Amino acid sequence: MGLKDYLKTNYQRAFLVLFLITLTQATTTFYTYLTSPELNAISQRKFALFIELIAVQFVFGQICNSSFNIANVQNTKQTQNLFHQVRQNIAKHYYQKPDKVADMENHLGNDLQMIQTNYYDVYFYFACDLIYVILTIGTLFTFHWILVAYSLVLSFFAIAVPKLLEKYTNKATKRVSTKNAQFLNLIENWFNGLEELRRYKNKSVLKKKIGKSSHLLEQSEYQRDKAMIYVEMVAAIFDVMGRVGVPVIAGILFFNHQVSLGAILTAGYFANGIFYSVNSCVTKYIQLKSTKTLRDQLAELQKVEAEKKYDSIDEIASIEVKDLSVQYEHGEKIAYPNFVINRGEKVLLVGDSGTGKSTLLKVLLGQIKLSSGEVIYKNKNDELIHPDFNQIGYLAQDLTMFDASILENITMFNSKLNDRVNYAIEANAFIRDEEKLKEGLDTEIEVKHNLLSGGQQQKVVLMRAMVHEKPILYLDEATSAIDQKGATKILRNLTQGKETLLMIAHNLSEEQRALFDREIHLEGK
Ligand SMILES: Nc1ncnc2c1ncn2[C@@H]1O[C@H](COP(=O)(O)OP(=O)(O)OP(=O)(O)O)[C@@H](O)[C@H]1O
Repeated sequence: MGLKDYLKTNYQRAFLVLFLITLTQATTTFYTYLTSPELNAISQRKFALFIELIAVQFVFGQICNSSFNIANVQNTKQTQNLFHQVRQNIAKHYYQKPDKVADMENHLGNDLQMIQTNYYDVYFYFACDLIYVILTIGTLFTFHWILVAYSLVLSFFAIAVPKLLEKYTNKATKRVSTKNAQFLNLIENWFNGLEELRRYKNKSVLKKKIGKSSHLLEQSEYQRDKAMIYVEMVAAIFDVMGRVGVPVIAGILFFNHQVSLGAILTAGYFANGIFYSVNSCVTKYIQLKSTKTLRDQLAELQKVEAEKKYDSIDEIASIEVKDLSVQYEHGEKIAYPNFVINRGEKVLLVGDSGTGKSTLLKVLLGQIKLSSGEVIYKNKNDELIHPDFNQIGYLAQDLTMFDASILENITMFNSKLNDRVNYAIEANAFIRDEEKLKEGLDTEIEVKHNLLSGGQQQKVVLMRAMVHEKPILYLDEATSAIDQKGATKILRNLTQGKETLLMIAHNLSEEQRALFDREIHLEGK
């Protein structure tokens, strides 16, 4: 993420901003330059000429004001357009590669804000200052080359020395972002368990954890500001040398009859302008560079991976698990028996708690790395295939519902599937639930208000899988909160369909178990 992206957002607008900045600084330079002939006109008692020069100065002052304000507005428009694009790209990235919500919030909020204030806003003023320095040094030529040479030498030092400190400030900025992300993660983790903390009266633990992380964030902000101030102090030394030096040299040249009286004053103005701008350019340059790590990180996040080519899940004829074992980072190794599930089979996966049933479904979906063995998907010709696991129907224990109507939650916003919903309602014993809802299927669910009970939510998610006619379903305790009668009806429907079914369930009745073709038992160690 950088200047190139800014330009690419809208080339015409970017060049308009650059043109307006140049116009602003050219008129400012000319405005200041006029002070010299004005002073000469006064010393030569040419009053009419003096008034004419003042009038010209007035007009240029107005042009400078207007062009600067227009440039500023256009620059904001350009930056906001760019950020709109960046937000969309980052959201797309997290859609492809889901990760912690707090990290995404940090990138979309804090990091973008930081890049706006410390990069794009700064770039605008950096360009203003840089153009001003170039134009002013050029104008000093009209007085005497020695003034230019002196300004250039000092400008060189003002730029070169603080550049050496760049690494130091870059690191400090990155530290602020890391601490901020850690702080947000900590808040998310601890506030997710707020109910439990209240239940066990753990207020002080929460306070201590948040306090500690907040203190680290505060320290990193302080260190970053300190690093910036040191850089500014170094740049300021050259600033003072320049401001004082140029009028002194102009004075010497005047006494040697090499410049006019007006030139001493105007060169003084220019010296102030140049060194103020060089100082400000250097500080801004460091500020710009300090965002590099962060900008690179956001650029990386915006890279949308090329869509991989997968085989259709309709082709899956068998799923085989061979010599499989999984090892969580801080857990025991889970070993699985070998088995094959053929297309259309209805398999019940059972075993005591913690034997690895949910883990197995995640492995089959490619969400967890294997420690050993393999999971083999084959087509009807017994050839290896690579299906798109995202397309497999999967009902995890944590159900995902959206703030939308029940109908939209079933069809996942695809109105073409509305025709299939009535059948799914009947098959999933949802008729009586629907009757109880004021607006039936059009009732809006607000996830955080738990409008639907646990069992009703399971039915909605089962209906979702059914209307989408998924050929393979992995269900993780998908009927655990539904009453026995309803669950039996649902299981009967599920086991009579033609899809391949692998379902984890505890406490099924004999009648319910008998609906499946067979069972796979996990024994644990
Ligand atoms: N993300 C994880 N990190 C570390 N260990 C994990 C993780 N998820 C599961 N485990 C461990 O792996 C083992 C198997 O867990 P899993 O949830 O697959 O069992 P399960 O048979 O589905 O249990 P249950 O019937 O209680 O849902 C457990 O010991 C669990 O603590």
